Amino acid sequence: MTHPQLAEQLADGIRQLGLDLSPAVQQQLMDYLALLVKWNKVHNLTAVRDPEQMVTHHLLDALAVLPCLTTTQRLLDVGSGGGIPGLLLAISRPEWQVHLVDSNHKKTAFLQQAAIELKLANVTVHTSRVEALSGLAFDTIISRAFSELADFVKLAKSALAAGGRFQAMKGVYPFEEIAHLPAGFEVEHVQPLEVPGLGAERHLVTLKVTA
Ligand SMILES: C[S@@+](CC[C@H](N)C(=O)[O-])C[C@H]1O[C@@H](n2cnc3c(N)ncnc32)[C@H](O)[C@@H]1O
Repeated sequence: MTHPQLAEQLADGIRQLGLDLSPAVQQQLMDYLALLVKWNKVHNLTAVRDPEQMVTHHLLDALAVLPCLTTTQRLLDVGSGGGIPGLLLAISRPEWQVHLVDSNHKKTAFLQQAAIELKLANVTVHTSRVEALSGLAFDTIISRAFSELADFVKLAKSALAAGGRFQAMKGVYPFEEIAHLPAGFEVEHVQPLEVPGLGAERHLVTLKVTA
C-alpha cells in the first residue's frame, strides 16, 4: 500500500469508529506510523511488520477505546512498548496529560524520540517497572498486552488516584482473568469493541478499587 492509501485506510477506520479527529491529528497519526515502521526495522518494537496491519492492529485498535475512556486529565499507559495505546491517545487528546511507562530501555528510547519528533508536549516517558513508580497519581491507568488483570491491578495500584479506574484492553471476554482478580478490586464494566478491519474480538475492561 502507498502512503495515501494507508492514510485513506486510517481515515476510513476513524470514520467507522465515529471519531472526530482533525486532519492535523490524522497527519500526526500517520507520522507515528512512519516512525514505528522505521524503528521497528532495528528495534523489534512489534511483531506486526506490515504497515497496513499496523493501521488495524495498532492504530485503530488503540483509537477504538477513546469513547470509553474514563479519564479527563491524567492517564498512565503501563507497558507501553511501541506506544500502544498511550502515544496514540496522547496524539488524539492533546488536552490530556499522558504518561508512558516501560521497563525496557529500547522501547522508552523510541517513545521519547517519537514524543519529540511528533512534538507531543503532553507526553511523559518513564523507564521503570510500573511497581517502582512513586509520587504519581493517575485517574486512569490503561494497558494492552501487559499482563493478566490480577497482575495489572496489583502492580499499578500505587499509581492510581483515589476514585480512579484501571482499563485493560483485552481480546476475547476474559472470564478466567476476572475470576482470578484479587480481593479489593472489582470489574465495573466490560465493553465489547468493534475495530474496523481487524476481524477479531476486543473488550475494554474497566476496574475499580473497592478496599
Ligand atoms: C507485550 S508488550 C505490549 C506493548 C504494547 N502495550 C502493545 O500493546 O503493543 C509488554 C510491555 O510491557 C513491558 N513491561 C513488562 N513488565 C513491566 C513492568 N513491570 N513495568 C513496566 N513495563 C513492563 C515490556 O517491556 C513490554 O514492552
